[in-house]
Amino acid sequence: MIEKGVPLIMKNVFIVDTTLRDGEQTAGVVFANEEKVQIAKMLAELGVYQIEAGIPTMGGDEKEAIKKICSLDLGVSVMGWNRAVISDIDESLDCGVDAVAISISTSDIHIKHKLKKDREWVLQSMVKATQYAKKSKLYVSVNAEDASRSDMKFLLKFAKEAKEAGADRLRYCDTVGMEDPFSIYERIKIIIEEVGIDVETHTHDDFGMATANTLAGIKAGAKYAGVTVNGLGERAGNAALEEVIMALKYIYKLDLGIKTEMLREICEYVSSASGRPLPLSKAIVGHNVFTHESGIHTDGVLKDSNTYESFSPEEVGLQRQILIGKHSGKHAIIAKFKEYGIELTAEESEKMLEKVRALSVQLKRSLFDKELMYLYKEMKEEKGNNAKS
Ligand SMILES: CC(=O)SCCNC(=O)CCNC(=O)[C@H](O)C(C)(C)COP(=O)(O)OP(=O)(O)OC[C@H]1O[C@@H](n2cnc3c(N)ncnc32)[C@H](O)[C@@H]1OP(=O)(O)O
Ligand SMILES: O=C(O)CCC(=O)C(=O)O
Repeated sequence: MIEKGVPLIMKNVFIVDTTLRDGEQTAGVVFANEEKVQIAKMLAELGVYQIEAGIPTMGGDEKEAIKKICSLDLGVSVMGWNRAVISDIDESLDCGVDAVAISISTSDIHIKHKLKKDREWVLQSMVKATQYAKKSKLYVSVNAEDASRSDMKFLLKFAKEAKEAGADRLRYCDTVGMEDPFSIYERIKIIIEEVGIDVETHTHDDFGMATANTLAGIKAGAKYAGVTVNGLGERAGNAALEEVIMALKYIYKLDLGIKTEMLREICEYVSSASGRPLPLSKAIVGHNVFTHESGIHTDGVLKDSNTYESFSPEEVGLQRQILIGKHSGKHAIIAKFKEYGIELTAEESEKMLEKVRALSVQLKRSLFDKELMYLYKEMKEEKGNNAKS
């Protein structure tokens, strides 16, 4: 049997949250400055290691919000995002950040068709910007944009030169979400083994694998996980903060000491600030994630919640709910009526189940408390009438 658990290599993982940068890059999403500040406060309280607060070179409100976040001294590292351009870094310095992301594309697709430059120019721009930022005593993440579609030999050269220029880590960007867990594991492993630089995963969800790819990158030795609240971000979004934190805790047995009981609250706040509703079945924080209706599941959960839950709802700020509907069984019905102070006999629970099923099918949904009580009264009346006749 394959043992699950934390490999030695994964002793420490740091959460880098980029809700305020990549999250806000979701087409159509804008946070008000006060919302940016509030999200930063919540992330700091939650216990992330670093907040990528935005893009200082945009100036205006963006810069004001970043400055404000830095001035609050939230006890968390605050990073500004930059192109490999000296004037961008000056804007970051002006905000008072302690860390910068210096981003430049490493794939030939981007170098040729977007930047319209060559590989040599990419290396020189990255080295120049990194050395400049290091002279100002900033923590530097060198970001290889489109790393996943980059020629591996060039990516290794890029990572080596970044390290020599003083970079503290390399952000491995799966910019258009083209990795799978096996490929990202291999590539990050090679970078760490051959260059010996700390790596951050930054994955996109274009094929629905952002969280899985983040976990695979971490398993390969990446120390930093780039995430966003609710998986907000460009196109299909990024790896979701809440998913990565809870998967690390329960699948890899790696507890980062995060205040997970805040997760639902922060996810709700970001959902409302971004105007992107939280799906009912959103992994970890969706309203329905701890809601059970099926008879066998509900019976199991009532006996021991571990049977059908990976962790307790309170741990992420949710509550368990038992719905009564078409798929319910007798145990759930008996338990539900106990909540109303009514003890059903075995025969009554059988009768109620029939009625519940019929009404659920008619209404095409589960039933409200009031409807259950109505059915109960109806059953009692029928029983009384039968006794009389
Ligand atoms: C994959 C990502 O998420 S990267 C982050 C993307 N985020 C954003 O773009 C949001 C914020 N962006 C902005 O406010 C603006 O795009 C700015 C301020 C960064 C730049 O604005 P503008 O000067 O108007 O340029 P514009 O956005 O139209 O074009 C980008 C320019 O930057 C260049 N560029 C793009 N990436 C990089 C990079 N990493 N390093 C250096 N130059 C870059 C492009 O080649 C282009 O240069 P050109 O003018 O010589 O053709
Ligand atoms: O983080 C970076 O620098 C690159 C931008 C990005 O979000 C990405 O490549 O996916």
